[in-house]
Amino acid sequence: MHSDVPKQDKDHSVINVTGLVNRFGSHIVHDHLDLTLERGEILGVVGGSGTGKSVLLRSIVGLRRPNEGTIKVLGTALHELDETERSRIERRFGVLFQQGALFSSLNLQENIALALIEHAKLPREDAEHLARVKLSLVGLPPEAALQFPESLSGGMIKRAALARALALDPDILFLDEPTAGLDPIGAASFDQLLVTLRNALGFSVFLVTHDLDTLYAVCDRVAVLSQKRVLVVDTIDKVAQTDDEWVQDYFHGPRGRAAQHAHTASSPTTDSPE
Ligand SMILES: Nc1ncnc2c1ncn2[C@@H]1O[C@H](COP(=O)(O)OP(=O)(O)OP(=O)(O)O)[C@@H](O)[C@H]1O
Repeated sequence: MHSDVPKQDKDHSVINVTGLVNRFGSHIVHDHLDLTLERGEILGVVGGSGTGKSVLLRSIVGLRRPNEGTIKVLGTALHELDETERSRIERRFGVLFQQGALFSSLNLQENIALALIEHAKLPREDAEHLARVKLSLVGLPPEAALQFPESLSGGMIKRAALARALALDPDILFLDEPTAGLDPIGAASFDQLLVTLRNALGFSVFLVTHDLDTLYAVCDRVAVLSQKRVLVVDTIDKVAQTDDEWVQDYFHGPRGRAAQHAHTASSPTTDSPE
Protein backbone atom coordinates (compact mmCIF):
# COMPACT_ATOMS: atom_id res chain seq x y z
CA MET A 1 0.00 0.00 0.00
CA HIS A 2 2.78 2.43 0.75
CA SER A 3 4.11 2.08 -2.80
CA ASP A 4 1.55 4.78 -3.59
CA VAL A 5 3.41 7.46 -1.65
CA PRO A 6 3.25 10.84 -3.38
CA LYS A 7 6.56 12.05 -4.76
CA GLN A 8 8.73 13.29 -1.94
CA ASP A 9 11.19 16.11 -2.07
CA LYS A 10 13.87 15.02 0.34
CA ASP A 11 15.06 18.61 0.71
CA HIS A 12 11.69 19.72 1.94
CA SER A 13 10.85 18.05 5.17
CA VAL A 14 7.77 19.50 6.82
CA ILE A 15 8.90 18.99 10.43
CA ASN A 16 12.44 19.18 11.74
CA VAL A 17 12.98 18.49 15.42
CA THR A 18 16.54 19.10 16.57
CA GLY A 19 18.05 18.66 20.03
CA LEU A 20 14.64 18.53 21.72
CA VAL A 21 14.71 18.45 25.52
CA ASN A 22 11.53 18.07 27.58
CA ARG A 23 11.55 17.65 31.35
CA PHE A 24 9.04 17.72 34.12
CA GLY A 25 10.94 18.69 37.26
CA SER A 26 13.84 16.27 37.43
CA HIS A 27 12.13 13.80 35.10
CA ILE A 28 13.76 14.03 31.68
CA VAL A 29 11.42 12.79 28.96
CA HIS A 30 13.40 13.82 25.86
CA ASP A 31 17.16 14.33 25.88
CA HIS A 32 18.33 15.95 22.63
CA LEU A 33 15.89 14.12 20.43
CA ASP A 34 16.04 14.59 16.63
CA LEU A 35 13.30 13.67 14.17
CA THR A 36 12.17 14.67 10.68
CA LEU A 37 8.83 14.27 8.93
CA GLU A 38 9.19 14.25 5.15
CA ARG A 39 6.61 15.88 2.90
CA GLY A 40 3.83 13.47 1.98
CA GLU A 41 4.92 10.60 4.19
CA ILE A 42 3.05 8.78 6.94
CA LEU A 43 5.44 8.49 9.86
CA GLY A 44 4.47 6.13 12.68
CA VAL A 45 5.80 6.98 16.14
CA VAL A 46 5.99 4.07 18.58
CA GLY A 47 7.63 3.31 21.90
CA GLY A 48 6.88 1.87 25.29
CA SER A 49 4.40 3.54 27.60
CA GLY A 50 5.77 6.81 28.96
CA THR A 51 8.54 7.19 26.37
CA GLY A 52 7.16 10.60 25.46
CA LYS A 53 5.18 10.12 22.23
CA SER A 54 2.33 12.37 23.29
CA VAL A 55 4.69 14.96 24.78
CA LEU A 56 6.54 15.00 21.46
CA LEU A 57 3.31 15.49 19.52
CA ARG A 58 2.19 18.24 21.92
CA SER A 59 5.56 19.98 21.57
CA ILE A 60 5.36 19.94 17.78
CA VAL A 61 1.81 21.30 17.60
CA GLY A 62 2.71 24.07 20.02
CA LEU A 63 0.75 22.88 23.07
CA ARG A 64 3.93 22.51 25.10
CA ARG A 65 6.98 24.71 25.05
CA PRO A 66 10.10 22.51 25.06
CA ASN A 67 12.87 23.15 27.57
CA GLU A 68 15.50 23.13 24.82
CA GLY A 69 15.84 22.46 21.12
CA THR A 70 14.35 23.66 17.86
CA ILE A 71 11.15 22.57 16.19
CA LYS A 72 10.77 23.78 12.63
CA VAL A 73 7.40 23.27 11.05
CA LEU A 74 7.03 24.03 7.35
CA GLY A 75 10.39 25.77 7.54
CA THR A 76 9.53 28.03 10.47
CA ALA A 77 10.66 27.70 14.09
CA LEU A 78 7.31 27.80 15.92
CA HIS A 79 8.57 29.00 19.25
CA GLU A 80 10.18 32.10 17.76
CA LEU A 81 6.91 33.36 16.34
CA ASP A 82 4.51 35.80 17.91
CA GLU A 83 0.93 34.71 18.59
CA THR A 84 -0.50 35.86 15.24
CA GLU A 85 2.19 34.26 13.13
CA ARG A 86 2.00 31.06 15.14
CA SER A 87 -1.71 30.72 14.70
CA ARG A 88 -1.24 31.24 10.94
CA ILE A 89 1.13 28.23 10.86
CA GLU A 90 -1.04 26.22 13.24
CA ARG A 91 -3.96 26.56 10.84
CA ARG A 92 -2.00 24.33 8.52
CA PHE A 93 -2.17 21.48 11.06
CA GLY A 94 -5.01 19.06 11.53
CA VAL A 95 -4.99 17.30 14.88
CA LEU A 96 -6.97 14.25 15.93
CA PHE A 97 -6.51 13.49 19.60
CA GLN A 98 -7.26 10.11 21.10
CA GLN A 99 -10.48 11.28 22.70
CA GLY A 100 -11.98 12.49 19.38
CA ALA A 101 -13.16 15.66 21.15
CA LEU A 102 -16.26 16.61 19.19
CA PHE A 103 -18.66 19.00 20.90
CA SER A 104 -21.55 16.89 22.15
CA SER A 105 -24.07 19.75 21.89
CA LEU A 106 -23.39 20.24 18.16
CA ASN A 107 -24.31 17.95 15.30
CA LEU A 108 -21.51 16.75 13.01
CA GLN A 109 -22.06 19.42 10.41
CA GLU A 110 -21.95 22.13 13.08
CA ASN A 111 -18.86 20.60 14.71
CA ILE A 112 -16.92 20.81 11.46
CA ALA A 113 -18.40 24.13 10.36
CA LEU A 114 -17.20 25.68 13.62
CA ALA A 115 -13.55 25.36 12.60
CA LEU A 116 -14.34 26.91 9.22
CA ILE A 117 -16.26 29.81 10.73
CA GLU A 118 -13.68 30.49 13.44
CA HIS A 119 -10.47 30.07 11.46
CA ALA A 120 -11.41 30.59 7.81
CA LYS A 121 -14.10 33.21 8.62
CA LEU A 122 -16.57 31.53 6.27
CA PRO A 123 -20.26 32.49 6.46
CA ARG A 124 -22.28 29.80 8.26
CA GLU A 125 -24.07 28.55 5.16
CA ASP A 126 -20.81 28.08 3.21
CA ALA A 127 -19.14 26.52 6.23
CA GLU A 128 -21.95 23.99 6.65
CA HIS A 129 -21.88 23.16 2.96
CA LEU A 130 -18.13 22.57 3.13
CA ALA A 131 -18.61 20.56 6.33
CA ARG A 132 -20.94 18.20 4.45
CA VAL A 133 -18.30 17.82 1.74
CA LYS A 134 -15.71 16.89 4.39
CA LEU A 135 -18.07 14.38 5.97
CA SER A 136 -18.57 12.67 2.64
CA LEU A 137 -14.79 12.73 2.07
CA VAL A 138 -14.33 10.52 5.14
CA GLY A 139 -17.04 8.14 3.96
CA LEU A 140 -19.94 9.21 6.17
CA PRO A 141 -23.44 9.15 4.64
CA PRO A 142 -25.28 12.49 4.04
CA GLU A 143 -27.70 11.88 6.91
CA ALA A 144 -24.79 11.78 9.40
CA ALA A 145 -24.42 15.56 9.02
CA LEU A 146 -27.39 16.20 11.31
CA GLN A 147 -26.58 13.51 13.87
CA PHE A 148 -25.08 14.25 17.28
CA PRO A 149 -21.90 12.51 18.48
CA GLU A 150 -23.72 10.49 21.17
CA SER A 151 -25.78 8.68 18.53
CA LEU A 152 -22.74 7.49 16.55
CA SER A 153 -20.58 4.38 16.67
CA GLY A 154 -16.90 4.68 17.66
CA GLY A 155 -15.86 4.26 14.03
CA MET A 156 -18.19 7.04 12.86
CA ILE A 157 -16.90 9.35 15.58
CA LYS A 158 -13.31 8.76 14.47
CA ARG A 159 -14.28 9.54 10.90
CA ALA A 160 -16.11 12.69 11.96
CA ALA A 161 -13.12 13.77 14.06
CA LEU A 162 -10.92 13.13 11.01
CA ALA A 163 -13.28 15.25 8.90
CA ARG A 164 -12.87 18.04 11.43
CA ALA A 165 -9.08 17.67 11.46
CA LEU A 166 -9.23 17.99 7.64
CA ALA A 167 -11.58 20.99 7.70
CA LEU A 168 -8.92 23.56 6.88
CA ASP A 169 -7.11 21.38 4.30
CA PRO A 170 -4.05 20.85 6.51
CA ASP A 171 -0.53 20.25 5.23
CA ILE A 172 0.22 18.07 8.22
CA LEU A 173 -2.12 15.73 10.04
CA PHE A 174 -1.31 14.71 13.62
CA LEU A 175 -3.03 11.59 14.89
CA ASP A 176 -2.76 10.29 18.45
CA GLU A 177 -3.87 6.65 18.64
CA PRO A 178 -6.57 7.04 15.96
CA THR A 179 -7.64 3.38 16.01
CA ALA A 180 -7.73 2.97 19.81
CA GLY A 181 -11.10 1.60 20.86
CA LEU A 182 -12.11 0.47 17.36
CA ASP A 183 -12.77 -3.18 16.54
CA PRO A 184 -10.30 -4.70 14.05
CA ILE A 185 -12.60 -4.18 11.06
CA GLY A 186 -13.28 -0.55 12.00
CA ALA A 187 -9.56 0.00 12.58
CA ALA A 188 -8.59 -1.53 9.21
CA SER A 189 -11.18 0.58 7.45
CA PHE A 190 -9.86 3.73 9.17
CA ASP A 191 -6.31 2.79 8.09
CA GLN A 192 -7.46 2.34 4.50
CA LEU A 193 -9.24 5.70 4.59
CA LEU A 194 -6.12 7.43 5.89
CA VAL A 195 -3.95 6.07 3.08
CA THR A 196 -6.58 6.90 0.44
CA LEU A 197 -6.90 10.48 1.68
CA ARG A 198 -3.16 10.95 1.97
CA ASN A 199 -2.69 9.68 -1.57
CA ALA A 200 -5.45 11.94 -2.87
CA LEU A 201 -4.67 15.09 -0.88
CA GLY A 202 -0.92 14.76 -0.35
CA PHE A 203 -0.73 15.81 3.30
CA SER A 204 1.97 14.48 5.64
CA VAL A 205 1.03 12.43 8.68
CA PHE A 206 2.58 12.22 12.16
CA LEU A 207 0.92 9.16 13.66
CA VAL A 208 1.35 8.05 17.27
CA THR A 209 0.08 4.51 17.63
CA HIS A 210 0.46 1.21 19.46
CA ASP A 211 -1.48 -0.56 16.74
CA LEU A 212 0.86 -2.92 14.88
CA ASP A 213 -1.67 -3.57 12.13
CA THR A 214 -1.84 0.18 11.49
CA LEU A 215 1.95 0.43 11.40
CA TYR A 216 2.20 -2.29 8.77
CA ALA A 217 -0.79 -1.06 6.77
CA VAL A 218 -0.10 2.66 6.52
CA CYS A 219 3.37 3.81 7.55
CA ASP A 220 6.12 4.73 5.13
CA ARG A 221 8.57 4.98 8.02
CA VAL A 222 8.44 4.18 11.70
CA ALA A 223 10.29 6.00 14.50
CA VAL A 224 10.93 4.19 17.77
CA LEU A 225 11.22 6.32 20.90
CA SER A 226 13.48 4.82 23.53
CA GLN A 227 15.98 6.05 26.07
CA LYS A 228 14.69 9.61 25.70
CA ARG A 229 15.51 9.78 21.98
CA VAL A 230 14.60 8.34 18.60
CA LEU A 231 16.34 4.98 18.71
CA VAL A 232 15.74 4.23 15.04
CA VAL A 233 13.66 5.63 12.20
CA ASP A 234 13.31 3.67 8.98
CA THR A 235 10.94 1.45 7.00
CA ILE A 236 9.08 -0.95 9.25
CA ASP A 237 10.98 -4.00 7.98
CA LYS A 238 14.31 -2.39 8.82
CA VAL A 239 13.10 -1.10 12.17
CA ALA A 240 11.90 -4.60 13.07
CA GLN A 241 15.48 -5.84 12.60
CA THR A 242 16.93 -3.39 15.12
CA ASP A 243 18.94 -5.02 17.84
CA ASP A 244 17.00 -3.71 20.84
CA GLU A 245 15.03 -5.62 23.43
CA TRP A 246 11.87 -3.52 23.25
CA VAL A 247 11.89 -3.54 19.43
CA GLN A 248 12.37 -7.31 19.33
CA ASP A 249 9.59 -7.95 21.87
CA TYR A 250 7.24 -5.55 20.13
CA PHE A 251 7.75 -6.58 16.51
CA HIS A 252 8.54 -10.24 17.02
CA GLY A 253 6.19 -11.08 19.89
CA PRO A 254 2.92 -12.88 19.04
CA ARG A 255 1.04 -9.70 18.07
CA GLY A 256 3.91 -8.39 15.97
CA ARG A 257 4.20 -11.67 14.10
CA ALA A 258 0.44 -11.80 13.48
CA ALA A 259 0.42 -8.22 12.14
CA GLN A 260 3.36 -8.95 9.87
CA HIS A 261 1.75 -12.12 8.52
CA ALA A 262 -1.55 -10.34 7.95
CA HIS A 263 0.26 -7.61 6.04
CA THR A 264 2.30 -10.05 3.96
CA ALA A 265 -0.84 -12.02 3.12
CA SER A 266 -2.80 -8.93 2.08
CA SER A 267 -0.04 -7.11 0.17
CA PRO A 268 -0.43 -8.71 -3.30
CA THR A 269 -4.17 -8.00 -3.28
CA THR A 270 -4.00 -4.45 -1.95
CA ASP A 271 -1.21 -3.45 -4.29
CA SER A 272 -2.79 -4.84 -7.46
CA PRO A 273 -4.83 -2.49 -9.66
CA GLU A 274 -8.59 -2.76 -9.24
N1 LIG B 1 1.99 17.50 32.36
C1 LIG B 1 2.86 16.62 32.82
N2 LIG B 1 3.41 16.73 34.04
C2 LIG B 1 4.30 15.83 34.50
N3 LIG B 1 4.71 14.75 33.81
C3 LIG B 1 4.18 14.58 32.59
C4 LIG B 1 3.24 15.49 32.03
N4 LIG B 1 2.90 15.06 30.80
C5 LIG B 1 3.61 13.91 30.59
N5 LIG B 1 4.36 13.64 31.66
C6 LIG B 1 5.28 12.49 31.78
O1 LIG B 1 6.06 12.41 30.62
C7 LIG B 1 6.29 11.06 30.27
C8 LIG B 1 5.89 10.85 28.83
O2 LIG B 1 4.48 10.94 28.72
P1 LIG B 1 3.71 10.69 27.36
O3 LIG B 1 2.26 10.84 27.65
O4 LIG B 1 4.28 11.51 26.28
O5 LIG B 1 4.07 9.16 27.10
P2 LIG B 1 3.58 8.23 25.92
O6 LIG B 1 4.78 7.67 25.26
O7 LIG B 1 2.62 8.99 25.04
O8 LIG B 1 2.85 7.09 26.75
P3 LIG B 1 1.58 6.16 26.42
O9 LIG B 1 2.03 5.24 25.32
O10 LIG B 1 1.35 5.43 27.69
O11 LIG B 1 0.44 7.07 26.01
C9 LIG B 1 5.50 10.22 31.26
O12 LIG B 1 6.38 9.75 32.24
C10 LIG B 1 4.50 11.19 31.83
O13 LIG B 1 4.18 10.84 33.15
